[in-house]
Amino acid sequence: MCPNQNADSSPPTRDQMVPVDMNGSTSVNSTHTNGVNGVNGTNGTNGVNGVNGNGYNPPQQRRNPYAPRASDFLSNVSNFKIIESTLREGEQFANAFFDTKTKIAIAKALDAFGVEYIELTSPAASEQSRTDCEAICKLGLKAKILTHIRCHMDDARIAVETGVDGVDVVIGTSSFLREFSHGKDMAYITKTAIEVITFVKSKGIEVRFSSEDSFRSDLVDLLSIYQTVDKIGVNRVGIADTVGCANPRQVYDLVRTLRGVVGCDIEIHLHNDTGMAIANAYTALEAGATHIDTSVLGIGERVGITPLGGLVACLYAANPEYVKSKYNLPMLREIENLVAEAVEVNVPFMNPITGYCAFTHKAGIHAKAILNNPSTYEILKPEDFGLTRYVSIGHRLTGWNAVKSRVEQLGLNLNDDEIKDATAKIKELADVRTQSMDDVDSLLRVYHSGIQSGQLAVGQKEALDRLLRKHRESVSNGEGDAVSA
Ligand SMILES: CC(=O)SCCNC(=O)CCNC(=O)[C@H](O)C(C)(C)COP(=O)(O)OP(=O)(O)OC[C@H]1O[C@@H](n2cnc3c(N)ncnc32)[C@H](O)[C@@H]1OP(=O)(O)O
Ligand SMILES: O=C(O)CCC(=O)C(=O)O
Ligand SMILES: [Zn+2]
Repeated sequence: MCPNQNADSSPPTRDQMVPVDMNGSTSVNSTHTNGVNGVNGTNGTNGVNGVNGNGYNPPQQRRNPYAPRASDFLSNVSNFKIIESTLREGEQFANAFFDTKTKIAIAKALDAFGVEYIELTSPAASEQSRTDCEAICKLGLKAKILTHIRCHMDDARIAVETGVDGVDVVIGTSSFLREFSHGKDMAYITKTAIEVITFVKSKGIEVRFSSEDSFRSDLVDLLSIYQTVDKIGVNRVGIADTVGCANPRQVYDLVRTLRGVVGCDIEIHLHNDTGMAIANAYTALEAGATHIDTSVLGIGERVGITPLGGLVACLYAANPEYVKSKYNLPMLREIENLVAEAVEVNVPFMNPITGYCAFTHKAGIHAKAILNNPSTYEILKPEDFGLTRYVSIGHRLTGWNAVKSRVEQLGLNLNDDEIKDATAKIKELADVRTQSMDDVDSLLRVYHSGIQSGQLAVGQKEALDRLLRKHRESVSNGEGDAVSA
């Protein structure tokens, strides 16, 4: 079983994995013993690729080639703020019902994680929404508290009385929404936006103006309203891919164009209908956006928005030190479990960082390299997220290097030829069914005792089968595991 899994949400698995510690050494039963392949994952001096000197830059010391470059003068990939909207957009997820206690627990967890802003549902939505908003404002969190309202004075008047640090104002600007949602033209939208922004500003709190469905709105309409609100001192303008239709190129173009038109901050809100939300968020930062909307596990309307964990993974890959300095990364798993439980879903198996076996390596080629230097097949370091890496051994894709590391953990004395011979047997058995860690360990011990007692030599397949059969019989007769000591 892979202990990085959420015990509540993980599918059942067979125990076939070995944890590997930060230094690349494998360990037995969570007790980190020394693996002979234990290679420092950062300086790589002992790694198989660890060639130093003569101008040769060892691979493990190379920077991520996609990390921001000095030439990306607009890029905010290493200078951004997160507007965490689990308690607003996330409440729009079909399964979400957050009672006051749950909202407070989520707000506190997000604050402890270190998000800069927490966005709450409009206090105009219901009486409970209003009182919950007030309660969260009174918690005294480090994160700034925002609430999200329609571009309407009625909503604005209620919002500014709740004690929030800022108000996020939104109104649809696409022809779809102008015709079928609120029915207002751009002149009316602009006039109301000015009125609402001026009012919120007069209360001395932050105000953001956002155009809903920005990517299906007319560019001239968009730029002209953003320019107008920028001139009257809005703190941020927001772009929203409300239907998740945008691709990274379109995001880059719109954000970069807007960056040339307004002086205020730029927020972006990205739906994930076509799976682009994380890539689009990253691209928005490259183009000069300053604030990114997220929700835990990406929950929101339909398939939701940019997930907090996925965004953090992506930005950590670009600049680990910056992301580590801003956020309490080991808390991510706890927050995801908290929200997953609250909305009665599982953490997805392919979730970045916290997904089932996100740090488990299986194929023999991968296992060998990982044991030498984890950076060979990992762009994220599990230890930075309070998690552990594993090497899975008991399957047909295994290799002798992975088996050797297990032999050493078990303290068995086998040479390379013997380990290769034992590996061939593991593969043969795993062709029939996956072998648990216990299965692998028993086989290795039987093999070892056969060699020690002289009953077995390399290549004696029948002798090995006989010893294994004898071992299985003694275990099933209740005589205990003769070779386990
Ligand atoms: C893309 C997004 O996710 S935007 C955020 C969505 N968030 C929410 O909807 C918050 C939860 N919503 C609610 O509780 C309710 O919809 C309320 C309280 C906001 C409004 O409820 P109701 O008055 O019953 O109106 P209803 O929900 O049926 O329709 C929305 C109304 O807002 C108007 N409207 C829609 N968007 C906007 C906007 N951005 N700015 C101003 N008015 C708007 C619509 O024209 C409609 O007005 P109408 O009453 O004259 O027909
Ligand atoms: O306020 C915003 O910027 C976004 C509103 C929203 O949820 C959306 O457009 O999908
Ligand atoms: Zn949204």
